[in-house]
Amino acid sequence: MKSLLKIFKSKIPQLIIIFLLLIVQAYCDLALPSYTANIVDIGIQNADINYIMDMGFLMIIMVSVSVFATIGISYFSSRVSSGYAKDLRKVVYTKVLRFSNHELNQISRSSLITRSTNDINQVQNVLGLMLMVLFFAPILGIGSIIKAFEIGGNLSWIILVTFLVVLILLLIITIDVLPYFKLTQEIIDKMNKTAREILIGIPVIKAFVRQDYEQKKFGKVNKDFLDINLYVFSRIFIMIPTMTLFLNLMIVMILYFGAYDAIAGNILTGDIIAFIQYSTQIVFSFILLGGIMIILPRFLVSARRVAEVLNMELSITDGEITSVDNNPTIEFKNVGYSYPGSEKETLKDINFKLMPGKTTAIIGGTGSGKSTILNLIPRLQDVTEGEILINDVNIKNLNLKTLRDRISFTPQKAILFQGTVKSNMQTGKSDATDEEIRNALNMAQVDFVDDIEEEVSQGGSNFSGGQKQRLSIARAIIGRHDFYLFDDCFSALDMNTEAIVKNNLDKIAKDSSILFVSQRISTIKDADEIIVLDNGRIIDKGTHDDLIDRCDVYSEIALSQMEGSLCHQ
Ligand SMILES: Nc1ncnc2c1ncn2[C@@H]1O[C@H](COP(=O)(O)OP(=O)(O)OP(=O)(O)O)[C@@H](O)[C@H]1O
Repeated sequence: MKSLLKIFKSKIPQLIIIFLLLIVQAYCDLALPSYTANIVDIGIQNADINYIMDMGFLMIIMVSVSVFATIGISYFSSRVSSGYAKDLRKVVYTKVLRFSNHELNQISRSSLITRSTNDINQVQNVLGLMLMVLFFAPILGIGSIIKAFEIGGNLSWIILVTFLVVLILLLIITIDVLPYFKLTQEIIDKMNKTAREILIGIPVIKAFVRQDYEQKKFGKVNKDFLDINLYVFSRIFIMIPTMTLFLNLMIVMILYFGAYDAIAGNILTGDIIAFIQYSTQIVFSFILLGGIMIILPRFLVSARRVAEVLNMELSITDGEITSVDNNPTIEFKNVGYSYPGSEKETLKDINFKLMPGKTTAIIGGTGSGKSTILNLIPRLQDVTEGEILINDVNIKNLNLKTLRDRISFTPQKAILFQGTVKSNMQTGKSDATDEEIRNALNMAQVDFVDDIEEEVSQGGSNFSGGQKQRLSIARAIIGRHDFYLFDDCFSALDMNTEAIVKNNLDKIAKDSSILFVSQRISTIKDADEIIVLDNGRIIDKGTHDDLIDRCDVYSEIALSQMEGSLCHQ
């Protein structure tokens, strides 16, 4: 929670203004019943119209000041709460961008969406209410108690009884609904997760005619959410008429017992009216506080969930070294890797070196660990055994920006961002000129884009899989890097296009290291070194011809893909 309070610091000046306005508002509200009493007991009693007019005028001023104070309080409260939510979203977003796959898996992606939207909204809404009520209710309540006890000594027990009843009622409701707030947020997580899965899987759901099944799956989570909300809100809404009932009973009791006191000459009629007004304000302030007591746990649940994101320890931390010599090498030394929570060693004893001007390729069966090797280089995840060195410096000691600036990484799944072709190309090189963009598009054989300002929909959904691959290759080659890593991203290119793209790549990256991951022999056969991976272990290394001759796994893959004559080219 400390992390949340730290962000709140900048709001303290506005908080002071709210506090001052609340005092003004409470002062005015506390003064009004005394004026009413004076009008009744002095003005009407003495038939003094001027006195009544003076009091009335004072009351108008007090009400006006109170109204302006209330407007000010609402304005500043919403400014503080929405400003705080904006700051919170920014900090959460910045933190999430530093997450590795490990953290992303720990707090699921759908939960992160709920936390940065719904949970922060809860914090904003409740904070806004709290700012208006948390200081105001005690000031008004305590002030009214003092005033009420001053004027209606004998009747004060009625306030005490009503207060106790209201308190017990509030406690019962709060204790009853408390456990459901955490559950509500968890169900929203689940609903996001289910909706996300369904939306991504729409084509498969339709193709397999699974609409009914998926509808039922979503319907169940939706129903759970409805049930919890119905339960919580029915309890909260029971509170309002019940409180009103007790408030009215209190007024009846004050009038009943007050009438006896007035006849006995112990209290004036105006004071009974003022006493009723103060008692109403006391109960009203407790109802306000009670309301906050009920929604506070919801605020705390959401705040804790947001704080969890902010306090999450990053598994990948920055190193201090900010420079790397030119023409660097990357060396894997006895590298091993196991995914968090998995007992299986995904990679074991991986040793190889990427050299400037050389092309290396990794081939292996599905799930053999090819992508995992690539992810280790830009430190999307860290080795669990051994080390990766850039020019003999462990990459963990390098500043992340320094390391990642040296690398061009194209993941297996082509990812494009909403915007234009140009803005997507500038993700690869922020200051890329139109000329450079067109050049990169040509090199990657992007012949389907006429204008670099052409729109790219969210996730690149207005391009085909193969088109997205070409665009992501263009993005990878637009900037100059020491290492080009391609994770099976040539798979949708036909042989001819692939050959042209690779030829272009050789030209622009002649002094760099290129690493291809592929299942296709045609993509890797010209590499200077081919690494054959099987079940997370390197089983052989060499050129295409070497491996064809001596490596059974490699030659089997090659034979299954190529004609015999092509294998020995
Ligand atoms: N996030 C993860 N958590 C746990 N295990 C994982 C995770 N990602 C991958 N794995 C496991 O690690 C192994 C290697 O996966 P990886 O994606 O590196 O294989 P690959 O050789 O690139 O496969 P493909 O050719 O299908 O892309 C697989 O057995 C997979 O089940």
